[in-house]
Amino acid sequence: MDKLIIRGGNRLSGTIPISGAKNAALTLIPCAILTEEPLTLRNLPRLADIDGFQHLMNQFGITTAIQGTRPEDFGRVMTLEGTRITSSVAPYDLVRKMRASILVLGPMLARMGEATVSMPGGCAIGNRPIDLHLKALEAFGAQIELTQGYVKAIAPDGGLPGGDFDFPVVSVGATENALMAAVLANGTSRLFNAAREPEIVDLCNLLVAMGAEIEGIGSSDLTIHGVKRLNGATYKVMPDRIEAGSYACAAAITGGDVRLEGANAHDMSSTLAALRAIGLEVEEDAKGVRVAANAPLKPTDLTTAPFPGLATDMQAQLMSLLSKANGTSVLKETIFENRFMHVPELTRMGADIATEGRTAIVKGPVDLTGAEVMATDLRASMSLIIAALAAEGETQVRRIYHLDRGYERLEEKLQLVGADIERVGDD
Ligand SMILES: CC(=O)N[C@H]1[C@@H](OP(=O)(O)OP(=O)(O)OC[C@H]2O[C@@H](n3ccc(=O)[nH]c3=O)[C@H](O)[C@@H]2O)O[C@H](CO)[C@@H](O)[C@@H]1O
Ligand SMILES: C=C(OP(=O)(O)O)C(=O)O
Repeated sequence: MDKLIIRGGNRLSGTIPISGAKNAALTLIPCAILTEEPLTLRNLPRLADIDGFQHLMNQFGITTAIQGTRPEDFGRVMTLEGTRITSSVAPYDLVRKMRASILVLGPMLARMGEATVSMPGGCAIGNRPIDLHLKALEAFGAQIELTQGYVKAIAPDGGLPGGDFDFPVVSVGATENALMAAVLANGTSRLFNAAREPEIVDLCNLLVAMGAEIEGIGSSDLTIHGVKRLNGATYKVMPDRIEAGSYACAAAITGGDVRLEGANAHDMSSTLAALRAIGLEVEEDAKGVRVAANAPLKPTDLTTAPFPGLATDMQAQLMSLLSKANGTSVLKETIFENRFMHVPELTRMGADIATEGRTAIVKGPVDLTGAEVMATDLRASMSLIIAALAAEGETQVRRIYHLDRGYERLEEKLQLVGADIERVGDD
């Protein structure tokens, strides 16, 4: 298995191109199930999760063709064509590697009147139940059965009637599943307290381009008028706001100055507000965002929350950065119950962090030192890399398959701005 070796101390400066968003791509791809016509997605990131989803689509009988397979290409174009769906089953083997596979449940139910999807397990960041996905589909008229580790959803003869659902907790995935089911329902559906993350807006925009009728896009109350059929479309995946935020933290911890080419400042406004509070200079324009560390880092209290609040997917990276701030910061994680897995590893690198339930107290500034560390989940892995970039000496990060789920060509992008980082085969 590969590992990353990082020798800290280099100041990052220059331009990093921002890729298409993993979390948008993972909900745009299953939209191919909703139409017999070709769906072409541009700016897809080159990630293990996208490859996994491609296999899942192929398993349903959806053909996929990819352009941009040369190693030097950032972003790819994938055309998916589901003229005929030959299977409505998502087997355990494909689902277990990728939680987002549950997102095929809604569109498959809408197109085929039935869907059988293996239940995704828990993962390092928490339990991650799917009850709200199922309750929303039930509210639209589906019958749900749980058997032998699989969810089986069946629509009444003649298709889903549609209905109303009020989310007791904001859920990105359940909102996406519900939207993809409702667009082909016989009647009108309404979602209250829906997630309004930029990735949901991206999904709505694609569905509208395919002929769906959705009101309230960008708000937490959505009204979906079901249509008889959807057409194909060509659509560009939005930029990855979490990738951009991660590289901003990486530059900041080295006292650097980077331009995040293609980043969308509006989508990452809570992260940019946090970076400004920490004392960074942030400039936004139509083509990207520039982040520069020209002053000592200030301690800052941060709390994660559904959009427009601070993304939980940025918590670990900001924690590494705050270990270099002049004073004590308090970070509260309100979305996932177990998202401090990076703390013990950061502590091994010299960070002074204490956790109590969902709160972490970060005392800075500390002198970080290189160490052998283990990545536990995607963003935890990135937080270790960020710390390593500012650490004295060499850090080895193992289990980097987590990073390959979410960061397209990570080491190349960091090398572009002067980081000393390389991927080597593990011994
Ligand atoms: C592929 C993708 O887009 N992943 C993102 C998505 O994950 P995902 O869609 O899995 O996260 P959710 O928004 O659903 O989870 C939010 C909270 O709701 C709870 N919950 C969720 C569903 C459910 O049926 N029941 C329930 O109780 C979860 O345990 C969690 O506490 O949003 C998260 C929150 O912004 C991000 O961290 C993930 O990167
Ligand atoms: C938790 C994340 O992703 P996923 O939902 O795919 O596990 C993430 O992107 O940080």
